[in-house]
Amino acid sequence: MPDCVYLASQSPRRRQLLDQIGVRHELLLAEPGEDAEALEAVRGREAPARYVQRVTALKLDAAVARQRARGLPPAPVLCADTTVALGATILGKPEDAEDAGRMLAALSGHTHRVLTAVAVQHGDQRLRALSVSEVCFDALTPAQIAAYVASGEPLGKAGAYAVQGRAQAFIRTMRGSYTGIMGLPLFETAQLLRQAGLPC
Ligand SMILES: Cc1cn([C@H]2C[C@H](O)[C@@H](COP(=O)(O)OP(=O)(O)OP(=O)(O)O)O2)c(=O)[nH]c1=O
Repeated sequence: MPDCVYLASQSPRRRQLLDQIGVRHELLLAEPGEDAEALEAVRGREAPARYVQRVTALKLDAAVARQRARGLPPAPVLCADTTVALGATILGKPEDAEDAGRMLAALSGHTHRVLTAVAVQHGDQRLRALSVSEVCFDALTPAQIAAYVASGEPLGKAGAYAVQGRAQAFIRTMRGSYTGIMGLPLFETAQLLRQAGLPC
């Protein structure tokens, strides 16, 4: 029975969340030359749920190939991807401060969805889950947006905000999974890891 999982993610939130449920993990990160961002390109008018699950599958394919290429032990491999959807529009991680400001202006005063897909490879078996949450943002003033962007928090976060950070002050209501919004839905993740034979 495996007692450890490979986490193929550079997101500090995902590490922290796995720690929170006591899952032992080792990082399985891309080589410096590997272009991880290229996996996240959106294809035309792809629906957000389809997009986030496709990207997660690509991340997992790359991680499993890395595990084999490095001759690592056959422990389960875990990947996830988070995206924000405003209607049919996909908002990934902002490219820069200006892009972050545009995303926050678009989210202001509206309800959006946060989708996180999780996938685990265990031998030949691939286990998958999708968490979908709804977040309603207050109407933000340009000054609030500018101050939040200047804090640096939006960078590296889908939709340019962090539920676990200062953005809590903008959120009127939330429905779904707090940890899913943060990047790794712990209920669904624990279910998948149990199916893969891990104690959690
Ligand atoms: C909406 C939201 C996202 N996020 C983060 C979680 C993810 O790190 C990031 C979404 O980008 P992802 O592409 O899902 O993940 P990543 O590039 O950070 O890491 P990797 O692909 O290596 O696994 O946004 C928050 O931290 N809080 C939030 O409230």
